[in-house]
Amino acid sequence: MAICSAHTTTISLRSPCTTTVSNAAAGLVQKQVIFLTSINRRSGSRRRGGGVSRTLLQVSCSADGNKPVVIGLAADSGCGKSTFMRRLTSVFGGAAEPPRGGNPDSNTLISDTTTVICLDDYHSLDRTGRKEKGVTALDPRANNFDLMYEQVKAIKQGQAVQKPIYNHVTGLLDPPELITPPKIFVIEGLHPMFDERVRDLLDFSIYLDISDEVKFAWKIQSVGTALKASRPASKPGNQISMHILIRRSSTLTP
Ligand SMILES: Nc1ncnc2c1ncn2[C@@H]1O[C@H](COP(=O)(O)OP(=O)(O)OP(=O)(O)O)[C@@H](O)[C@H]1O
Ligand SMILES: O=C(CO)[C@H](O)[C@H](O)COP(=O)(O)O
Repeated sequence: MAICSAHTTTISLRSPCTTTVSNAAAGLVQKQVIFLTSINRRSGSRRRGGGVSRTLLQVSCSADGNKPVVIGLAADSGCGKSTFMRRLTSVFGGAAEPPRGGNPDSNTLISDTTTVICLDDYHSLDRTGRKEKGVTALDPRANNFDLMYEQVKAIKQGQAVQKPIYNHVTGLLDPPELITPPKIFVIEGLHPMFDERVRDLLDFSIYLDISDEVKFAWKIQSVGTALKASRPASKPGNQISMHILIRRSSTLTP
């Protein structure tokens, strides 16, 4: 059994509080990792006794043993998976970067604790192949779920794998890259939950449920940003909120 919770709480620095996350109600004994980050905010006037308050984001993950925790992040193309993962990995610790010295078109991000792989790398058909067969990348027939399952299972068991790379620049499948087991392993893409065998390996599942209206706005914005690459586009910030469904999985045996 694995449990994940994430919440924010605003505290005054003058009266710090301790938040305890307990799973006692569920009657579980587990190892638990708690990640904390803080954002300083100025609240009210200093003269009126206001000052700096701190918003703590607490993310608590637990699973059994020393095996990597496996998180599945699903969303349609352009729905903010990469953006969300960059923010989440920074909460988990350290900036996420592509593998050093590897393929410059790698889709993988690695930070101190976390490795994020993109499930586009398990496309079984390249761009031309999909065109010839008349299927999109969303079609299960365009994806190699057997290999996805074998490799996610191997990582979870602490074994390194040679994962293929789908090159979004060329539309071809590139030679594989080495992925070693991290503390937290994230698989993000169109179908982390489609195949039952892969789904059963997930400790936590996240679905970014983005309305069509927002999705199209982001897509237009990202295409516009790419077109204006020579002129930095202004970031819209976080005005648009994401509706995130976090499902608790019970796939690990206690
Ligand atoms: N929370 C957000 N608020 C505003 N814009 C966002 C947010 N999340 C993502 N975007 C914008 O939406 C666009 C797509 O985001 P992103 O590249 O993270 O999606 P993706 O799901 O990883 O895409 P793909 O499937 O094509 O790899 C980008 O322009 C990004 O800046
Ligand atoms: O992002 C995607 C899915 O997550 C792409 O739609 C899919 O991988 C095909 O890529 P491309 O259009 O570069 O051939």
